[in-house]
Amino acid sequence: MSRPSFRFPDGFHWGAATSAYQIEGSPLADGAGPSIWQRFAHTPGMMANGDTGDVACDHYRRYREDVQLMKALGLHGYRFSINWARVLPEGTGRVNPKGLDFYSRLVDELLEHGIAPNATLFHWDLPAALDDRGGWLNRDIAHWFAEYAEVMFKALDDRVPRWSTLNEPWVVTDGGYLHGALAPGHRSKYEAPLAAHNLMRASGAGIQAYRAHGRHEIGVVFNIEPKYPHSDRAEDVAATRRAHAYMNQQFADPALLGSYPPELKEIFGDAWPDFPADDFKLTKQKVDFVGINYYTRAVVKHDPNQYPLQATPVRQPNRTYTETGWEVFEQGLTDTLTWFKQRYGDIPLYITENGSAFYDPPVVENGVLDDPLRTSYLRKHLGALHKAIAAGVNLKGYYAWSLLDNLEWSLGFSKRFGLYHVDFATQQRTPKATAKLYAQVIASNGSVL
Ligand SMILES: OC[C@@H]1[C@@H](O)[C@H](O)[C@@H](O)c2nc(CNc3ccccc3)cn21
Repeated sequence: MSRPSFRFPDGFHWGAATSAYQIEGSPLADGAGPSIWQRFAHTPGMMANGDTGDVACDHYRRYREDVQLMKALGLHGYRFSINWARVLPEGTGRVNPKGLDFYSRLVDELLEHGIAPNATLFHWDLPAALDDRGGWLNRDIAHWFAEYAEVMFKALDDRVPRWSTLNEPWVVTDGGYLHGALAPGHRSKYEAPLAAHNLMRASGAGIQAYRAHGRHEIGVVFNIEPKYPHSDRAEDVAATRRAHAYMNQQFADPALLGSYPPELKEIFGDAWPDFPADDFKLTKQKVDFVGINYYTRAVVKHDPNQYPLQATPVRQPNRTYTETGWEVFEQGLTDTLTWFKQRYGDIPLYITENGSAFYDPPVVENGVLDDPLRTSYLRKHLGALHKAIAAGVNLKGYYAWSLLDNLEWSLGFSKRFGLYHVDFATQQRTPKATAKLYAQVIASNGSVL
């Protein structure tokens, strides 16, 4: 029987992704201001093993070397984020030319090697100076973000074909404002909805700024984790509906529909504000694409003790789980994409992150580190993409998370997602077997799968 062909559509865009605080290092170099992650990482007890982004992958200095790694993979594009506080040390007003110059040099290096830059304006590292003024809790941040976005568009839009306003606003509010596990470490059911709403107001203002100054494409990136009921009991089905609305609709709905799902008032109760109707004229803007970050699914059951969802995930028996505790469930990727099209229409989509952290025994053969579990994850999820495309999803590209092993936020350096292994003591990069497979996938546009 002939092997099924997994050839992807002509022109499919293959990339890899990173973010500033996770790889750059040198967070305060050349006039950069501190971000909330620089502050959070230096707060005792916040980071596993006391790890920080002070050095990380030293990408701020080694970016030319890392572009060579991208070239070796044959990447079409590279998704990176901009450290807002490098460019605007106080978050607004004074521009730091050396900070802007780093991103200009990175973009030029990418273009010199035929790699399309894909820039994310905000990947969680808010300037500390803005956090001191209320950060995402201050409605003025929509204007602060638009000012920053305009600075970046004027400086780089001649060379950056694709921009995203935000990366995963849900993680910022759930981790940074509700549960406190991520920067800025707040724990408030009243703050989380306000931060969420201002994130989407800011994203809308950034898109409006792009329409005034940009010439290419702009979108927004959401993490989507499909939710499946643990049983057909009404309480589990209702809990699943709440969990889905809270993670998967809370941000896409105001951006793409100009409203919130009713479940959010049900979830937050008196902590859910009555937002001004006019705000949705700002949150809802035409986007050129949406980025979806997919890693896993959740099987959900009712749990009256779990705040605010009254829902909890159920670990599945006889399934493979990654080092971050995420079930390998590629069907969820297909389901996510078909759901997104059904709810929001035929918007061009990119998978802007997909990957897995597994422990790899340090077995290096012929200069390659074997990582069979990560390779299996990639194969399965690219197959799931192919199913979604066959089902009519307008999928334009895929970015593997991540180019390099890097700082997995408060989990530190122990969770390794990279296509390239990084020895953080020596900064040596070593390709994993998954990198070699990905390069073949790119060269054959998926046919090798
Ligand atoms: O955890 C891996 C990556 C992370 O390194 C990226 O910076 C971030 O964009 C990212 N988002 C997810 C998926 N969303 C998520 C869900 C729960 C907790 C944390 C992240 C995974 N990842």
